[in-house]
Amino acid sequence: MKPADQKIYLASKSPRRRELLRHIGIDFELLLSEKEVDESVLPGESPLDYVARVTRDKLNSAQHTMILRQLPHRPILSADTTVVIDQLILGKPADNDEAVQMITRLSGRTHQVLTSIAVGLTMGVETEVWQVTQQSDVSFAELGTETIQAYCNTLEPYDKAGAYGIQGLASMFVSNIVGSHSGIMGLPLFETAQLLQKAGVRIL
Ligand SMILES: Cc1cn([C@H]2C[C@H](O)[C@@H](COP(=O)(O)OP(=O)(O)OP(=O)(O)O)O2)c(=O)[nH]c1=O
Repeated sequence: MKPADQKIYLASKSPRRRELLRHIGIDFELLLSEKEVDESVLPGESPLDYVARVTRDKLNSAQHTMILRQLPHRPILSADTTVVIDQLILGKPADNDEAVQMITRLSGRTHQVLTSIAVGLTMGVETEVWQVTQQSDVSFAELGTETIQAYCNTLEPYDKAGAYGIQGLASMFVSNIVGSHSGIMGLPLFETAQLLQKAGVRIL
């Protein structure tokens, strides 16, 4: 594989997104904004609208930082991942109790993982944005309370939407997936490559 001939900015502090982006040979630099995006759900907002809006806010915030710091203009990639079950949006658990509640809810059932990605390209005063939201269905086996507690006593749930990581110990809870493994981990690579190519980034 030839390396991409154009560097991009990755507007994400997620180590998984970094690792995944490397899989498709993208040359990138991290662009972290000083200002955290407000990830609270607005009243009446659907999960799809929520994940798309937060992704757009992350992109806007990174664009603002690029302009403010007078950095060279490059395509910027942002993403947001959320887990949805019973119409509820599960973000990152705040503590052990919340992690246990989340995994208990997921046990023995199928839930959705939504990952929205956005690529923005600023040229002069114009910014073009390409965005897509990828959905996967993930089925968990029935889990005993001891297993749930033991899992929540590890560090794995705490920086992840829905309190689990499919790339780690929780892989043994997942009986089936329909969708994108990389999407569940936080960056759907098929869709990411498509958007980056639309923004003029050469990948192969
Ligand atoms: C469901 C699931 C989520 N996750 C992670 C991916 C994301 O890092 C995290 C969801 O949180 P996000 O808010 O999407 O991302 P983040 O806060 O980690 O990073 P940033 O906002 O700076 O881009 O959950 C996994 O690693 N494995 C999984 O199986």
